Amino acid sequence: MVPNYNEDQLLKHNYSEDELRFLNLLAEKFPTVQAACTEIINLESIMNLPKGTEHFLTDIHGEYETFSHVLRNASGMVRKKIDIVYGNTISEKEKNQLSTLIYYPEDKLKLITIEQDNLNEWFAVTLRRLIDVARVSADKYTQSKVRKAMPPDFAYVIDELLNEPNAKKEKYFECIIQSIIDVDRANQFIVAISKFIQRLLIDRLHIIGDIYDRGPYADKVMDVIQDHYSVDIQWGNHDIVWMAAASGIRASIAAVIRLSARYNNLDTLEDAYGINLMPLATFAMKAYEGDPCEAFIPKNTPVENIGSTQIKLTSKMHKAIMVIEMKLAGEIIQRNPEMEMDDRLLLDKIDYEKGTVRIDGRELELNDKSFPTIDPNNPYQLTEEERMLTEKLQFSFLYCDKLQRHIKTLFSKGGTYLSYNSNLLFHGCIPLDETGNFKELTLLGEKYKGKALCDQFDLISRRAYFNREHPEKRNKDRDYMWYLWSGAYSPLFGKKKMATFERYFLNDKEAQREESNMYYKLRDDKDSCCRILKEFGLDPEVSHIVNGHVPVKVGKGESPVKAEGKLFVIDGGMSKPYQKVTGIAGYTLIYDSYSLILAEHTSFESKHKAIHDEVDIVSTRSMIEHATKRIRVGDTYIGANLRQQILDLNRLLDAYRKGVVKVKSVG
Ligand SMILES: O=P(O)(O)OC[C@H]1O[C@](O)(COP(=O)(O)O)[C@@H](O)[C@@H]1O
Ligand SMILES: [Mn+2]
Repeated sequence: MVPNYNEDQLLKHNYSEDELRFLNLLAEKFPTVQAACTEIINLESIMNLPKGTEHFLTDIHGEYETFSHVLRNASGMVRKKIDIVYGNTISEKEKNQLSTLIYYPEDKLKLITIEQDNLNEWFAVTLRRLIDVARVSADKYTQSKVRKAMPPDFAYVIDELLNEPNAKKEKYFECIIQSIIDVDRANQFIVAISKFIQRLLIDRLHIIGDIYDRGPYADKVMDVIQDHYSVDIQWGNHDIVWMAAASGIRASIAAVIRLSARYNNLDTLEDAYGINLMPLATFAMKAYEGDPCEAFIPKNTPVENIGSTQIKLTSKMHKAIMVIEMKLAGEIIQRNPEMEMDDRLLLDKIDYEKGTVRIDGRELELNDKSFPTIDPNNPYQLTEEERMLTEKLQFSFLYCDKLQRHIKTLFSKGGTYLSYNSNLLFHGCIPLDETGNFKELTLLGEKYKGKALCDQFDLISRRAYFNREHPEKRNKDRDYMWYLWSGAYSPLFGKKKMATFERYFLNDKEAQREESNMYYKLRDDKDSCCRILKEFGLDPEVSHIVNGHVPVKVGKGESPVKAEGKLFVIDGGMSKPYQKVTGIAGYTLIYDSYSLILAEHTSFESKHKAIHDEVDIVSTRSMIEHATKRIRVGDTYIGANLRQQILDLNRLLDAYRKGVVKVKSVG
């Protein structure tokens, strides 16, 4: 039977129900033809603006002060803008003071206000200079975007002052500046405009993993990331282990505590996160009484501190938690044979009488032969005390508010990888097999490789975390989240084994060797990188891969640029213990509207020196790639979204014209 439509219905018949619902919703926001047209014109104009500047950082490893400094000086871009504005017209000394003021406005102002003789005169000059630097920093963005970045208290004034100066406006500018000084708001203005400049110079921050471990203040780094206006994170193995710990996975909790003890950073857990380590301390003192735990003295302990009570206690806690970790990891490996991690089951390969271990057919002597909590007949069994201790720790991790907030940030702003503006970002690798093909893994009964494998690991981790209070529901998810820390085919790790046991208990270098995944051989090869880019839906002609994880041995002549410029490894050693490997103190990859630039940083001494002596990190910039024409927002990932919005608005206009969607009356 032919349905009996009236004219209205016939017109609507060309639209699906979903589409009509969507267009009516859109009409709520753009209720008239004029409103929709205005938005289209705005979006078109944004598409033609130069793209925002992206900064890529990696392997922060708790180095809060360096991280914070690099954000404040925008990896050297603040100084570059000052040079552009002033050239040789002001002295180096004045430039140093101005840049330090922009980096640390509150602290620097405290010093200057004490030292400066004629403060009002200094304010008048400085306010002008800050406005000049803000103006060049803002010049490529739309007014609306700049306004959104403005500190609300001074938005109107800054907006006025950012206008190009000319003879007519000169008097007006002078009046505004003078009145800021007269009403005693110069300090607040300086702080506000300095932060505004910092923000303008980093439009988007990408962190390619490993925020946690080794350094002392990962929690402070996370505070910054949590409140950042525009950041994404690609999880590193040192992040997922904390995420797994916060999901209550006991083997990961033990790993996190072990790593903190290894670098003498138990304070991060105790003071910053409020996790009570007293039960571990009491247990370790008793179980390892009389054991010097020499192999467990924290790294970088000055010789004179080795005998101190604190170091003795930390060493015992370190050994106690290491043994617990081995037992708990052993349980996971045994119940998941498909993980193929049997070579990490070493507690049953130890001859407890002789003090040796059998690895790869070789009998090796242990340099620590005391295992008071291990039953040789049942080496993976926790003692009753160990079991109770791990339960207490699990509770503390699960219900630590601050840690949970930080971990939620890693979930909401992060993932296993990200493709963004023609760049594919991931921390470690895309697992490959021996022949160089994508390695296929069976996860929860299904086979995955390449992009699908990364997606699946991402999903598994999210499920494990969000079911953390009901672990019984999703045991396998929890096991595979643990696997991401050190499993051979974890994209976040990418080595055949993590030789943790061997690094503590053996001196044999061969046994300690960790073989990298095939990816690390093929990352030098352009075709292999192009294949990976294609797998993730990116155009290999114009796209790049950005990785962290493996420190670049710059001192030995290694280049961070691989595969004829298709891949960048930007772990330059922000982590202090790794600076002797790299010879520098980190990289920032900067992607502005003209080019890809690699900034190589020298070591950062301290915030105190930066403020008092105006010592900046020296960043040597080198151009990696220069675009033939300036890159516009329209050419980017955001541009693709805007284009879609323009299409949607055109569909709305069409529907308005046909009368299918009624123009809403505007009051
Ligand atoms: O230097 P440490 O503390 O012994 O750590 C070495 C361990 O760290 C790892 O390199 C993993 O950490 P990264 O992700 O920072 O490389 C392991 O492969 C290795 O066993
Ligand atoms: Mn790593």
